[in-house]
Amino acid sequence: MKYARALTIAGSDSGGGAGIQADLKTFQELGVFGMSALTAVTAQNTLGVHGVYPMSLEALENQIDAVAADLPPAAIKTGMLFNSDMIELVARKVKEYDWNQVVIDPVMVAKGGQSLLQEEAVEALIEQLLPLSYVITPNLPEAEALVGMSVQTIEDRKLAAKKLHQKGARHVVIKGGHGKEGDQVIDLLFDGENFTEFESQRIQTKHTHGTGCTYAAAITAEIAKGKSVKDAVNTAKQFIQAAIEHTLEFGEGHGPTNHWAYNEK
Ligand SMILES: Nc1ncnc2c1ncn2[C@@H]1O[C@H](COP(=O)(O)OP(=O)(O)OP(=O)(O)O)[C@@H](O)[C@H]1O
Ligand SMILES: Cc1ncc(CO)c(N)n1
Repeated sequence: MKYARALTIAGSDSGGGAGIQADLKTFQELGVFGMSALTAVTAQNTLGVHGVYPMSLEALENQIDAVAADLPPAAIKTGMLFNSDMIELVARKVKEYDWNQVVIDPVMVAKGGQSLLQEEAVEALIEQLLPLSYVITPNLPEAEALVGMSVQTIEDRKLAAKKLHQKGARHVVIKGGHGKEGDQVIDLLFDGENFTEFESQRIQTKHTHGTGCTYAAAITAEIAKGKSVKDAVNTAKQFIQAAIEHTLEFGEGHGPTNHWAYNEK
């Protein structure tokens, strides 16, 4: 097959920089056929989230079933899952279809601070979805919420990664975008045995809307193509670095990243 297929289960960002839109653009740029199951529609731009409109459970289930029945994906990504009922449904579907290349981006809050996951749902995420993940990609605040400890230093991150692995995640990538390393951004991969650090120059910009979605989507695309997790994270790191560096300067607030940049550089 010339093109692998990947499915994103996530929310729509009307502003086009995060969510389903970021995922599909990233899949396309990395040569993977993208498919989607929407959990919620958000009214969103670079200034913030202006409204959240969840889909019904029936609508979410029907989208997943339609894709699974006719277009089975090589890899799955989850983003905004909104509430515990949706998490339970997605976990049930992952088991039903025996999907084992599942990348979970445990989206909790948007850059502007608005909640994209109800607080009561964090437990469901830990109990039901995390054990089904091939890769989980928390940022630092998400890692703190998932393991219940402060996650700042590299040593904290290593301990948090071990705890998430113990809870059932096959690979853990702790993203360093919110870290305080000064000039560097360090993402940490743990595969259950070894740690690998992916380091890059921190770019001084406010245009980082959707970095997490784009990064996890790039990991998913590479896994769909049959790459190892380590190679997938390496490519994703280069993809996101290019996307942040070659800024688009769109909007009055936190603008989107440049999904073309990786292929144009
Ligand atoms: N200023 C920056 N310069 C370079 N790389 C960055 C910067 N900010 C984030 N990154 C990279 O972007 C990716 C996403 O990291 P981050 O921790 O920002 O995720 P996130 O908080 O989930 O993003 P978002 O909530 O905006 O979707 C990581 O690979 C991280 O290293
Ligand atoms: C729909 C959606 N998903 C994820 C994020 C996190 O960046 C966002 N801002 N919007």
